[in-house]
Amino acid sequence: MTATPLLSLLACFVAAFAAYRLYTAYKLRLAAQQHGCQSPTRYKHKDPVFGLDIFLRTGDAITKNQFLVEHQRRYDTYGHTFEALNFGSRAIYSVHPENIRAVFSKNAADWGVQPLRLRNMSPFCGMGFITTDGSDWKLSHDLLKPSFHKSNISDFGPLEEHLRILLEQIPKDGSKFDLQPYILRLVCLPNPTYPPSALTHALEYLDLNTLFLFGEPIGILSGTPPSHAEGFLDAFQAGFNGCGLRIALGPLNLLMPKGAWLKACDKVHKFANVYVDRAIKYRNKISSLEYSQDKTDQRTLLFNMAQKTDDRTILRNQTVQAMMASTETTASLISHVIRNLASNPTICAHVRAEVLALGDAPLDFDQLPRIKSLQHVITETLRLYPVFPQNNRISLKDTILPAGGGSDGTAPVFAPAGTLFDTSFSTLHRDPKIWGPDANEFRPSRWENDYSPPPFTFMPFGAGPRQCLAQQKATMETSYIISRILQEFSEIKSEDEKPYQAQVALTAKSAHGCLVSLTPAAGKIVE
Ligand code: HEM
Repeated sequence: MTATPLLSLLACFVAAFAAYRLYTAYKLRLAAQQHGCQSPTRYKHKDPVFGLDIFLRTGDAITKNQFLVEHQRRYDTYGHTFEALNFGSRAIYSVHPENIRAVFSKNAADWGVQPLRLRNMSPFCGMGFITTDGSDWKLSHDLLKPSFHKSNISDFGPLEEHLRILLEQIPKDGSKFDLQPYILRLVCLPNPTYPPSALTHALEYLDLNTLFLFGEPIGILSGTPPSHAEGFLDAFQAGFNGCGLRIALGPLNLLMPKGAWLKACDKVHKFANVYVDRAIKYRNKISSLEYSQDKTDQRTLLFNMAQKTDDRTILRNQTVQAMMASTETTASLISHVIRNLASNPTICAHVRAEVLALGDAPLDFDQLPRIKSLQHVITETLRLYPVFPQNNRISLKDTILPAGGGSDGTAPVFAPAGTLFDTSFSTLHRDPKIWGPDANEFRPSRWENDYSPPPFTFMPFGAGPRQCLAQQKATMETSYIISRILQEFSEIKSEDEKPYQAQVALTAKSAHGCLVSLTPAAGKIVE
């Protein structure tokens, strides 16, 4: 292209952008008149046109494990609600509970994720509960929901089997080691970048995840992974990371090469299709009369979905998205709980005493919630270290946020279609106005006497229609694993001398792991 057409194209782009900005400003003024809306405090950009400075600052904070600190700093500077530019469009950042209520619950239909996610993630995981809104989202939600029924998630047998492998592998001579990679391997898809020692049995851990998703452990029973699983872990991670990067880069992702990413997506599809085809075959073999959630081979997420559809693409997309939702989520929670117990010996001893008081009988689904001190530790961990520390939505139509406008932040704020709403659960969960002067302290006793915080101030599993379907599964598995570790070890000692830092990708985990040393209890299996 020669210089003149290029300049004309640029001029057209600038003119269109200026017109868009004028139109938005006009709509904002009109709404202010009609609904008493006012603008929130403005972020002081160095780049007042596209706001690329905030994008670069965020990127820098992520690489330095300072993402959560950076967000906290912005809210400390600008207050609970402020507006900023997101690649030239308007974004509203807010941790005001009334705004969170409006976006995630009361006016949830006005807000969505599809414009943010579908185009950027589609080659990896297509349309599903993570990438769509409205009736497409509802279809996915209804397909998935039955799999999280109590009858599907209350058998701890497979978890115990895998936990025993973990207990056999970890050092038990009181030496310092990082427990986090072991936990990540236990309950989720392991990341191929973890240390080789933690990956020796990667496919064993994949077993536990695939057991819930596909109904088939791949690798551990046969000892050798089937050929379709080869290279899958790397492909899954590359595909998943590619989605995150494309979303983070916004319109700039058009400059990103796609070849390797698309190849990784293809590998993941081939892997998932093997299980999808099996589920469809099995579904066709049994009559609906024989279908029962109590039968082990019919209890899986994929088989449950195959009861309702035999569309291969739908089944594959939902399965890949379920794998994404379960990657590093429960594991991050367990690892943070152990870190907190290790750094608080008195609390740890108290929880251990309550666990041991239950005796030697196997722990079951109804008994675990009754270990109150453990539940308080888990809840307090989710408050201070939310697995998803940040979330966002985009307005699908012109709508109003109830708070954050004007000099005192109490006026409503107009959010025209296309406004990004971004919130930080980690900031919300540490707000001294909500949690008191010790908001930053780990104090599980704050949850005693069935304490319940004000609505929309505690959001570890989200809220409203898109709230996590696996909340019970995740908290029960965490309760089980922690209780078993406390049965097996009389002391969990923290060996971490550095202050906590969160490593944030989609989820947050401890940047320097979970450094502990363990003292085995007398007469236990790990001896
Ligand atoms: C401690 C572990 C977990 C935490 C803290 C967590 C948190 C969340 C949050 C915050 C959301 C809402 C997302 C949004 O509003 O945009 C969500 C949704 C969801 N999570 Fe989880 N999650 C966890 C584990 C899991 C696991 C293991 C699965 C298993 C597949 C899972 C499946 C889902 C599903 C299906 C949804 C979407 C529900 C819908 O849109 O209908 N989660 N989760």
